[in-house]
Amino acid sequence: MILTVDGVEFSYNGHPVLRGINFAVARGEVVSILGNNGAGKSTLLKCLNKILKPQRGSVLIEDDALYRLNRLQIAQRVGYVAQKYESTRFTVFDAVLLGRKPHIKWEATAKDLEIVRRVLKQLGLEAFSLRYLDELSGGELQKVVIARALAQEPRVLLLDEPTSNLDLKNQLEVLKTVRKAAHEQNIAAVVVMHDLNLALRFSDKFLLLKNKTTFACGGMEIITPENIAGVYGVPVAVEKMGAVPVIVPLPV
Ligand SMILES: Nc1ncnc2c1ncn2[C@@H]1O[C@H](COP(=O)(O)OP(=O)(O)OP(=O)(O)O)[C@@H](O)[C@H]1O
Repeated sequence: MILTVDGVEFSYNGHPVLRGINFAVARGEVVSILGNNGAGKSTLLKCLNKILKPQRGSVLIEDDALYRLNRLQIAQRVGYVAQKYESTRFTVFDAVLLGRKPHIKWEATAKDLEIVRRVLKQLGLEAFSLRYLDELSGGELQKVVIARALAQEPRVLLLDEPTSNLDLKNQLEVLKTVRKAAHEQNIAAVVVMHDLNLALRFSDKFLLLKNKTTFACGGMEIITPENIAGVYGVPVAVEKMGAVPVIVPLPV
């Protein structure tokens, strides 16, 4: 396992948000964290990056306790894309190159520049290389922050709603790129998602959060109408479109 979460509990100023969270992610796996607004998904992601420190429980990254690692050690292993981000007066190329910073000793090498070019190409951002971030659309900017995290070549990639600003084509392309990176580079991707059908299409495993704790965790077998209705409070059918499972809310 590349990421092991054991008994994590987190409270904001004494108000519990997460209780007894356990799950593990293997190399090459994409795991979606699903649950209602306010279920604690973003809080959990921040606990996996030491932005927040749980009051109880442990998080192991490749057998090392996350909370004993320093910022640089974490940045060398964990890439994180927050739900909200700001645009700055950087060019797209420089912003993505920043992702290499944890690996750069003195100055960027030919390998660093090559990685940046590759990631820009993967995400269809080559034409924007020299544009400033504050001149991009919301979706273009979202792709740049994801590109920066991919350029970081982390062993664990944490993405908080990575497709929230993207059109359909870009949603599919970004998630395809994330899944490809996970499978080919053997890294773990943990992705907070609201779109259940995108999650179904691109994830190997699912963590369903409800009432501050794990409602269910596992592969496609846990995506049942009962579990989805249990988490979201909406009756659904789970159908198949060819090989792709889809969740359809039922009329109420
Ligand atoms: N900095 C904070 N201080 C206090 N409470 C917070 C803070 N951040 C989040 N919360 C609360 O913690 C709970 C979980 O929030 P979190 O953002 O983790 O949920 P989420 O599942 O990611 O929600 P969404 O799907 O709406 O983004 C919510 O009740 C929220 O109001």
